[in-house]
Amino acid sequence: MWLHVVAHATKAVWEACRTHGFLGAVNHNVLAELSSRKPPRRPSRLATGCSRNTRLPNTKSTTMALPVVDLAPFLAGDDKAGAAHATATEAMREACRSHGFFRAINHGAAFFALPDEDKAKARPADGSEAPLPVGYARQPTHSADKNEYVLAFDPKLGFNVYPAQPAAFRSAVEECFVKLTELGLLIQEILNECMGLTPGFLRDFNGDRSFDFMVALRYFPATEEENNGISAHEDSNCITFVIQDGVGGLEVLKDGDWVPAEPVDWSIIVNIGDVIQVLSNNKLKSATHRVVRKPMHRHSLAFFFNIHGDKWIEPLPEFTTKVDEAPRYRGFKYKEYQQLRLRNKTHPPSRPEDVVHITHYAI
Ligand SMILES: O=C(O)CCC(=O)C(=O)O
Ligand SMILES: [Fe+2]
Repeated sequence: MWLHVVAHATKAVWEACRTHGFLGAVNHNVLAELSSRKPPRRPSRLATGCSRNTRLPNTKSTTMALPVVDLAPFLAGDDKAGAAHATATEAMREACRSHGFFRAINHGAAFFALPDEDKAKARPADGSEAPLPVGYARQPTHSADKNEYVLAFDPKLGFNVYPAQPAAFRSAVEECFVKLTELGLLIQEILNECMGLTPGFLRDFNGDRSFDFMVALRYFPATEEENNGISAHEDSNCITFVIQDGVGGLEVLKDGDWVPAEPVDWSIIVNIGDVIQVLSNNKLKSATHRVVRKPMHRHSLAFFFNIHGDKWIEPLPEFTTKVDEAPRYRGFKYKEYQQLRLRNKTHPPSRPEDVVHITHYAI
């Protein structure tokens, strides 16, 4: 299964980001290259799917047709001015989201099945200078979010702490990181075009990859009382990729409805984060999404194509002075925002209005 991003890519990306903040990418090559090149079988659809989700309100029970973007023209090295690129870019403007499934996730599953004391060994030594805590963690008990995860930065930076088991965990992370970084650079190029920016602008503006990180997640089974996996949020970074197993539970808020991003083999969900929303002065949308837990464990892998913490983020002139529009955000240093967002997780405020979102910088 390939993203239909390329031929319709630029326009599709633009529309998808503008209207949904989510898009699905096909033809990205990444999953085929990462796995042993055979798609795993998708678990059969669970009878307890959306209809069971009564504890969190408003899940739309039908699947919404979402824009799909085929990246093939961008990967094939076709003529950049060609029709295929234009169509793909168009598709990406339209695009929304899709879902992924891949074998490397199974390494994560094997890790999470270990006893807690073994998982706890995958923790960094004190004094790590990583922008966020690496290694294994579980959401604090007072958090509404119910999951555990392993967080990793670019392996080349030397911050990561890998579990001893399963043995292939480290190589899976290393391989994923390289491939998903390449995909991030590609999507960023298309976004650059979608946004009508000078060619290569985003590549130069966001040329340091040391804040990108990846999180392998396991969500605990829902209970009779509650089923929140990750509360509704927007991602703070630039572009996020999610690869999920067949359990489902990721949902996107669209026009007031929670739309399930149902698992589709061999696809990756792409969503736009707050940095792009700010740079575009709200022309592109950072999608609100959440994870609703199902009766069984769910595994996913999220890759956050980010921006360096020292970068100053504010609406670009192309979306303000040059078009005579007032900026909707005041500028901020990215790492200040990332720290505030981290605090939301480590010290979850009891009042929802105290949770920091990008609106913190809204004018
Ligand atoms: O697990 C998922 O499907 C999404 C995770 C997510 O939204 C996040 O980590 O920000
Ligand atoms: Fe997210």
